[in-house]
Amino acid sequence: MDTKMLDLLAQRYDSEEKVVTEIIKLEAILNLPKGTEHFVSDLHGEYQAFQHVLRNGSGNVKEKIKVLFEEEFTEDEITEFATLVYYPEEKIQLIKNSFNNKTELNHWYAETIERMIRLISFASFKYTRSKLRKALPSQFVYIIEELLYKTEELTNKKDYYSKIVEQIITLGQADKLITGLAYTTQRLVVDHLHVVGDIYDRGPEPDKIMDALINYHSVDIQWGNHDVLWMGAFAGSKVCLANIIRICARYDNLDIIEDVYGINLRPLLNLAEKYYDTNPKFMPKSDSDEPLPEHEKNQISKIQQAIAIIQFKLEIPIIKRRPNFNMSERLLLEKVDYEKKEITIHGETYPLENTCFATVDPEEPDRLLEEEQKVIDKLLFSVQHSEKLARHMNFLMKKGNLYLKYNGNLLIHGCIPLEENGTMETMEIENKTYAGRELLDVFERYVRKAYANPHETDDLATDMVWYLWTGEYSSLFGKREMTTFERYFITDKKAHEERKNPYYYLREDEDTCRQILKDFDLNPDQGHIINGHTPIKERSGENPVKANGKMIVIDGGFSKAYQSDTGIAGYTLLYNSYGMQLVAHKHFHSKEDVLLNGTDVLSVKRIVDKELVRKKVMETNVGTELLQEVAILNSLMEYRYMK
Ligand SMILES: O=P(O)(O)OC[C@H]1O[C@](O)(COP(=O)(O)O)[C@@H](O)[C@@H]1O
Ligand SMILES: [Mn+2]
Repeated sequence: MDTKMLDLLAQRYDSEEKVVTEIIKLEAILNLPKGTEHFVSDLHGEYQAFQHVLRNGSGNVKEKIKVLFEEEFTEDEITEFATLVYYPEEKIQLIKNSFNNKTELNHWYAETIERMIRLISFASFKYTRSKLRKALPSQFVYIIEELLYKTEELTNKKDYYSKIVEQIITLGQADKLITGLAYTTQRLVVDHLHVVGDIYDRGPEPDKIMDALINYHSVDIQWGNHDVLWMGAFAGSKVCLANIIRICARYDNLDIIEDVYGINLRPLLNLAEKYYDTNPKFMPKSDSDEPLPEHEKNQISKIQQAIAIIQFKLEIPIIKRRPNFNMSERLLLEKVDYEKKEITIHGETYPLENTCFATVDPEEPDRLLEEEQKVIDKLLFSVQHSEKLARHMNFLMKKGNLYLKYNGNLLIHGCIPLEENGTMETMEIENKTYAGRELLDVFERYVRKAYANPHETDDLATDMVWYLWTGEYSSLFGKREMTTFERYFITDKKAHEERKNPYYYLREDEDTCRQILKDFDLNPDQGHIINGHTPIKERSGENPVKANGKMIVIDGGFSKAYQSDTGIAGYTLLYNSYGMQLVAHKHFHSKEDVLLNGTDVLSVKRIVDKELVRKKVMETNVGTELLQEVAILNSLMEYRYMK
């Protein structure tokens, strides 16, 4: 290291003791067991279900309670205490209402505080004191530390302890303290969260998920195809924008656009009312208990038609200006025979039903009416000026990537496009050919470029974001074509099929997975590929662990729309110092159900991998960084203080 840098560093570590202390601190951390990583994916706007998984740490909270209180608690008491940790505010209220007098309540407070302190002490076992301190509720740090580090044996200490607790109760602080301790526990059981894509679409509250992630202590995101669709819209892609609005209309989620992100839908509604009738194929899907009033359904169906047609029109010029996308088969509005009301796709002719082509000129099917043009331009303007959306999209850019290498594993939402024979599929972009990791790196560069230039709406970078949503070599889509048009207008199910990339059967094969890990410079003996994107059909016996354990698919199936296919509410993954565990979650009904009935049915655990020796921080990504810091500090020590 050059001496200038060391001189600079010496300003921060201006005494021998400071350097020594830091080295010792880092060495100690390196030798601690690795923190727990938590993997979730395909959240699809299901904020409540996601919150539950976050709060229970995929079963980790209950696991800790079980181990610690095994001898003292019954099953019911374990559940009761776990619920208190998950939803402290609500649970405290319920418990308080169940007591007849203050003495009983105070007794409960004292007992609960003592148990919570024990739990925190247990859950923070593998952390340094300073890390634990950061996780404590700030207003109670001093008090909690006193309680944590008391020595039980000394009788006078015991009195001291009881006195503190008594004071907390008398001063009316018990609720707040217990609540704070519960949140600390949640935070301690998971050190780092990975979201393997698809936060947006289908479910009602993606914005709340984004806010929760922004406030989370440590997180990274691997973009999903639905996330890049939103990023694309914000980055200036009108066709991505048409898609997100169409999907929101389809799932009866237009309030996300209007109320949450403040985008005015009035112009679109006017257009929809003028040109469209109700149409059974465009009725919103809704899973809410209250059925939508008829007139509202009709209105949404018109909006969905209006924006779908804008989408199909906007696709045409992109496909034409990007021959490398190889999508000419998707020039659908040009292929329609408007007189006969039929279409020929891949050599097969189908009749068209439920059509809504009032604004389509058969001579120039890609031409937007002036009104349509105005609508989409206005929408783009308000999308790009939504402060809240900007905050959420910036976070996706800051914490997100197309893929991530982390502690030896490869995290990716969709796939690595493969040929039938297992070699990587190539794509030509600007006269160069890319495959595998290089292709993904190029894709990501374009996403970042598009995002950096939101006023460019038709350049290659912006078109490429849409390609990631729907193109055959997209690592996020992983299918040959997206049959949205066919599903609206053709009855024959054969036309709806979306053929998957060979990756999706080749990933069952260990050698293929090893090859991919190698392509990403990862050790195939130790690494795993972690995927989201395709719901695992547990019901039909599909195994989420594939390729002799090299491949783990954790599509949570949080999305209610898919739970009848999967049979469960999905998987999450935990990776602690002892190895990896896959957790299967049952359907999540509601927070109220958990609170009142203790329904917290998750966790059929399958051990994916078991470390023979407990893994230490030293062997992790963070460890590598710390080791570099230690090396630098050692150089400083020699240069400055050991002459
Ligand atoms: O179920 P919907 O809303 O019709 O959406 C279906 C579309 O969603 C996709 O499955 C992509 O979404 P996923 O990433 O959740 O799979 C497309 O392949 C398909 O065309
Ligand atoms: Mn997906």
